[in-house]
Amino acid sequence: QTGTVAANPEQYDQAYICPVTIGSQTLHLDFDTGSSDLWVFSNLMPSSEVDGQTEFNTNSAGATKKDGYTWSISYGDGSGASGVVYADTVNVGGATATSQAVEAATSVSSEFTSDTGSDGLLGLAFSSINQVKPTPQTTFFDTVKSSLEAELFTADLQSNGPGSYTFGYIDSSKYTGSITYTAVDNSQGFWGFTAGGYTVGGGGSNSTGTIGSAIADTGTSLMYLPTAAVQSYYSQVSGSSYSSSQGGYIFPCSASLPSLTVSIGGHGFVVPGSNFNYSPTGSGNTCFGGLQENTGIGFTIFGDVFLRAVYAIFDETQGSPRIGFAAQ
Ligand SMILES: Cc1cc(CN)n(C)n1
Repeated sequence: QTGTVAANPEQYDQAYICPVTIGSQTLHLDFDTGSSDLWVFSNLMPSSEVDGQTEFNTNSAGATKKDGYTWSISYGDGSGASGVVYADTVNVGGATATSQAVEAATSVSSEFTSDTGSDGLLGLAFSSINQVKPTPQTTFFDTVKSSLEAELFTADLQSNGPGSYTFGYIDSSKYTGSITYTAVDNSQGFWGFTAGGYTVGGGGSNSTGTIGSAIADTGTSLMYLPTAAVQSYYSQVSGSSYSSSQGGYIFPCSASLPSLTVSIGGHGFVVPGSNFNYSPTGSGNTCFGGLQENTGIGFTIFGDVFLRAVYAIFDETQGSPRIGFAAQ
């Protein structure tokens, strides 16, 4: 089987939300290659924590409670959720898992309550970091992958308009040129890979260092690189500065933003300058940069700002996982 589902950006491309059918309900979930739990708003939550989201009905006929199973998760941005576990049929664009662990929230943090466009998350990292106790559950991809035409999924994220995820096949209309594959280190449960040198702006190679280990994370909005690369980038953005009040680099919204070329698997991938204007700060006609330092996080994240510039293939067809990137 295969699946194809639209990936709809929230405001400022903050996250990408996809329709998922669970039993007879359709919920809109944030697909996240940086985590491994499929969790949903549910009827078990206090109404004070729900602001229009669709709630998974744990009393529906097809939902089977997994007694004694619980989960609790926290994300890099400080948000979190917790609850209990059911099994139900989950269909993503035609790819169907007949018995998928559906983690029904009993409580969510305020970040999720106020994210009115999302009814929960669908994790696409490795099942080794699933947070269900006493027994970790498989991700949707792990549950269905043996039944897919090919054991892979792809992400085509667009700015300000629908992109798509596919399961089981590569859509050759979504990219140009060839796909460059590189090995994945999933020892931390992520789609980890090694990135090489970088060049700011089109003019020749002005990179002085290499980026190193990184993860591909569709659930993270921005691109977080080592300080040296970030400082090198903003040195080319007139009027830019680090704002402690905003918590990152900002610049005049009218600033001209250079592209950033990153070498992966020996191929240079160009992130256009426009990708680095993330959102207005709300003061002084300054804008918040889509490229920020990884110092607060501890590792480098190629989030949506990067992934919008490429077609990404998350591939387990070779036995060992690999990730592919192609220009689009
Ligand atoms: C909810 C959520 C997901 C992620 C990335 N994996 N973050 C940072 N926050």
